[in-house]
Amino acid sequence: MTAEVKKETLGFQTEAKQLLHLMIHSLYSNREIFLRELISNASDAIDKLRFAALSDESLLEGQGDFQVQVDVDKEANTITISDNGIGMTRDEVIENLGTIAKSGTAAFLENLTGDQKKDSQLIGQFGVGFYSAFIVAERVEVHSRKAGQDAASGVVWESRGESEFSIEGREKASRGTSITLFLKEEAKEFADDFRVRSVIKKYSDHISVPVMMLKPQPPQAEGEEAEAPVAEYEAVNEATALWTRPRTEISDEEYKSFYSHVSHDFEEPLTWSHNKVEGKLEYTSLLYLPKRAPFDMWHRDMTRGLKLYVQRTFIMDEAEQFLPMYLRFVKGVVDSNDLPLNVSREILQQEGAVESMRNALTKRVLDMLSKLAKKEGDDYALFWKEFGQVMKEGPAEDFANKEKIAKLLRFSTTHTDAPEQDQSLEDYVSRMKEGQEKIYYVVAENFNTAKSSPHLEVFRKKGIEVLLLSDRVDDWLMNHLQEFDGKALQDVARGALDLAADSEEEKAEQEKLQKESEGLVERLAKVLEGQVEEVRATARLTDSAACLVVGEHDLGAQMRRIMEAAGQPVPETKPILEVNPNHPLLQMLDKEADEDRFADLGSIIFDQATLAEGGQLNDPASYVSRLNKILLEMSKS
Ligand SMILES: Nc1ncnc2c1ncn2[C@@H]1O[C@H](COP(=O)(O)OP(=O)(O)OP(=O)(O)O)[C@@H](O)[C@H]1O
Repeated sequence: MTAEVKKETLGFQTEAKQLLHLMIHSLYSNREIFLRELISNASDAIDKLRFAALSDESLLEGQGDFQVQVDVDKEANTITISDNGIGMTRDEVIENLGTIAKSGTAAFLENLTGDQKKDSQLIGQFGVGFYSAFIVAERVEVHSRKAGQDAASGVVWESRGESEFSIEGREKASRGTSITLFLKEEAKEFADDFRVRSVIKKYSDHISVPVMMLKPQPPQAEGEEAEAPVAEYEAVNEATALWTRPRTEISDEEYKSFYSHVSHDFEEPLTWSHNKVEGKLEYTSLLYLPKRAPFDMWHRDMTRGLKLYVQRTFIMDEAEQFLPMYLRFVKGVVDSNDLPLNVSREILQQEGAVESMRNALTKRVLDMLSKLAKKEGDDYALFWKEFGQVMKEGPAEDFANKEKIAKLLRFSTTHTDAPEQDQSLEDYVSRMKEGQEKIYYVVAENFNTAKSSPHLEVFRKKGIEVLLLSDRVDDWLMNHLQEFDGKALQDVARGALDLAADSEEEKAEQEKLQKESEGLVERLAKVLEGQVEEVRATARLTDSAACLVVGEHDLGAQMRRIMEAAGQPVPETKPILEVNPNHPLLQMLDKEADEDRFADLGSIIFDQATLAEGGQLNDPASYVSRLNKILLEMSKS
């Protein structure tokens, strides 16, 4: 035991140190949240013990009245938050309070700007947790003892929130954790009973365990003999799990503060949906949409999923099985009456009830989103900006809800020509031209390349709208979506152009064009042999000389670039070069008798078509020297 008793000083992990520093400086203006965080942790610790006791009742040590206790001491300028939850061993204390185990911490810290306002929002998404104690405390002492272990295994962790903490053994008779904050002079308001009560009411009403404070003593009437005060505690919060209460009795404020408990998000939620389901399956769900994407949304191991309760007993955090991947940003609680209390992650994967709940909850979220999309104001735009790219994964993952998800998608289109993705497919369909059967789109590396793609020229001329796609996931999305409202989605850079809207007259003109340019096309095909699949004359261009088209079943240019960048093998296919015989450059080319010059010009036109779609040249140096040669010849003549 002596090793345990000895006081030892250890350094914080670098990330923990950085975070501590940031926390103290950026959250000062909202410092009362430390109480919410510590009570939230205490309540989580109680939930964990309640769960562990299901299989080992002895952990309760005969004391099953769970509570959090808050004591203030004005004279000593301290506030103490104690719980009779699971507690921590010495190793756990070091692990939990000295390091930050969250995935993506380093990436998060790299994102910091030094701008206090922005950083405080970021840290809010990261989750402030235990360290928020240092916003108001100059010193923090944590006394903990793990449930089921003896009093002698108690341990004290202490720190000034600078670079190190100390740890030593100290007996603790009762299980759980007690955290004492030695308040900074300017934070002494948190040693005041009245102030602390109001903060608890504000943030912790919904916590399902009672938060107890000493009952205020009635004022002594004059002349009365002062009796020794009896220490009596009373619950300050409502102490019923919020989701078990009827919707009509819960205020928006309560919903919002419960959100910060389940999500550790500093900001308010965008919206929520609270439902009690009865019948074959019985469960309650309370689902929230956050306002901002979490910093780790693109990390493989981001924390996701709902808090799972079975008959009001907490079972686990991050139960991922209740929602698909593309809805990984949804936070909340699901409380089931059908699952066994001893349910584990493995069992969840096999339970039929879970599958049905997952389907129902997915629909619930999609409905919540359609409602949000129909609502006045820019909430949906805000949602789309943060989570649009994740929603675009939906049609591939969730075939059954493809049509529903498709309605929720938003795009940039030639209708607005603006980069904001704010047009729905329904909007597009309502604007379709008479006789137009397909929904057209162009995919490019970025918005500007998409917007000025040569492929759009004929569409612009005819006033046919085209979706402008430039997110990495777009090609993938279109491959899975394939159609909307019975209308096929057509990549304008793929296959032969067939605009059903063309008139007979136009068709005849195109045929004439083809005939007249046969010789030119043949000569070009010879020059570019091995580089292109085919050369053909096109009517899709008005201003540009040429463009590249991919075969009907070949990989799109954007998908090809993404796969190449990821080091994946890409099938060898060659593009089709389509030329505009009416363009002065091609007319000049047609008249060119010098075969060498023809070859140079032909190659330049092909290379330029590659550049215009955002592609890279195979041999840029040759392109430059050919172009320079021609420029010099021009200057001589
Ligand atoms: N009162 C407590 N009793 C038992 N363990 C606790 C207590 N407070 C904190 N811990 C442990 O310390 C860990 C770190 O706490 P901290 O509040 O910093 O992060 P968190 O709760 O995991 O997440 P967040 O930062 O999002 O709040 C917790 O995960 C928990 O294991």
